[in-house]
Amino acid sequence: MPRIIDAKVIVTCPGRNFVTLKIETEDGVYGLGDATLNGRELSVASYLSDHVVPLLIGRDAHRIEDIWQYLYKGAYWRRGPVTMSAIAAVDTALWDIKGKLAGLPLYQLLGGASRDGVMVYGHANGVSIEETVEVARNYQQQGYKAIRLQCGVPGLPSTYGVSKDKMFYEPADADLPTENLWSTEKYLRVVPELFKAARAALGWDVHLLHDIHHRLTPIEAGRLGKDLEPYRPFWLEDATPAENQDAFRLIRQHTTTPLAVGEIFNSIWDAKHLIENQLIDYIRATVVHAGGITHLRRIAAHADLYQIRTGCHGATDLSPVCMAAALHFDLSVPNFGVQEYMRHTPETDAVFPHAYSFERGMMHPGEKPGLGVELDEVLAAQYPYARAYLPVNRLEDGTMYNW
Ligand SMILES: O=C(O)C(=O)C[C@H](O)[C@H](O)CO
Ligand SMILES: [Mg+2]
Repeated sequence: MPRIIDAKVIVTCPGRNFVTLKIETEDGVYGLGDATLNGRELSVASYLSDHVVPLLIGRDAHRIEDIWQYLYKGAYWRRGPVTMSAIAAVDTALWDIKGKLAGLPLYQLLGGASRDGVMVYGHANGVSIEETVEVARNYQQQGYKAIRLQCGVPGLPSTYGVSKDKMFYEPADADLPTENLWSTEKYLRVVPELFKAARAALGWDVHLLHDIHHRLTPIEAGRLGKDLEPYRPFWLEDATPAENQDAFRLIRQHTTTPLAVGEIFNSIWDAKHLIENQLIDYIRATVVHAGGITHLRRIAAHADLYQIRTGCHGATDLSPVCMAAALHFDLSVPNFGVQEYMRHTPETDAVFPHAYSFERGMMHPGEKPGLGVELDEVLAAQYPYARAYLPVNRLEDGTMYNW
């Protein structure tokens, strides 16, 4: 059996922080798993190195399911982003090892390809509607078949999803959290105008998406969904905070615009009610924050029973290790919908050389055994951890709000 002889946590900051678990077996094969939790990175690094690594030494790396159950049930304290990101890192690294030992790319172990490639969506953003549409046109020219639109809100100095750099959006932007201002009224005025202008400029042969980022009440989201119906959005994401899963019922009662949710979900229990009641159309849970490939497959299989498709989170704070794992999952899962793709910076790509590729709006994980991602540890060591937080949000009267 491939006995685990070592595991270590590597924290590196090639432009942003990443936490990676590397598991080594006695026959010299190693696997990588992403454990990055934006703004709370070191908590997962500690969970892994202080509490999980000692439990791995001597185990059979082939027993992925048993190790998953051991870490989940054995901790007694279940779920939550820190625990589930740590379990995900172990799970991903073990799948990487299994693929390398089999000499097969991971997607082959997951049942083989269900499609030729993975449709991804890129992020078009700008301070104004005009700028956003211009950037979207550029994405369309690069062959993107799906584009997320986010624009500045007149009267608000900054907002979620709008950055100076059009390819490498990084939300964790400061040593301490920056404070943003929010006005629902101003926002609700601009988004339908953005979609109207985008359809006029880009036509109908491209999917258009939008992320509300948890900022509306259910009835406000219902209104926005209805206002956007003429422009046929692919989805509205994170319309309202999802702790109360029934909130989505109210949105559904008012609009046929498809709903996506789940980038902050950690387990099937966060999504169960939404799925079984068909309150959403796309589930955004992804490998690193939802318990790894093993658990994400379980969520997707449950969603498939209700014709709900996947739409994995893929922001820049998910490392190339997670991106590769997501692409193997996407290529194989029957109920795939779309994959988010935000390009990493050249510094990040140099630290994590990878086999996955992008061509005309489609991605493929490549044919290297396992995940097809490496970690250049010498280069990684040149980028020490740098504290960075996600912003916070306040209403114009100073009330703390959802970011
Ligand atoms: O990519 C998205 O849809 C996001 O909402 C990005 C998140 O804000 C980001 O990953 C938080 O770390
Ligand atoms: Mg989002």
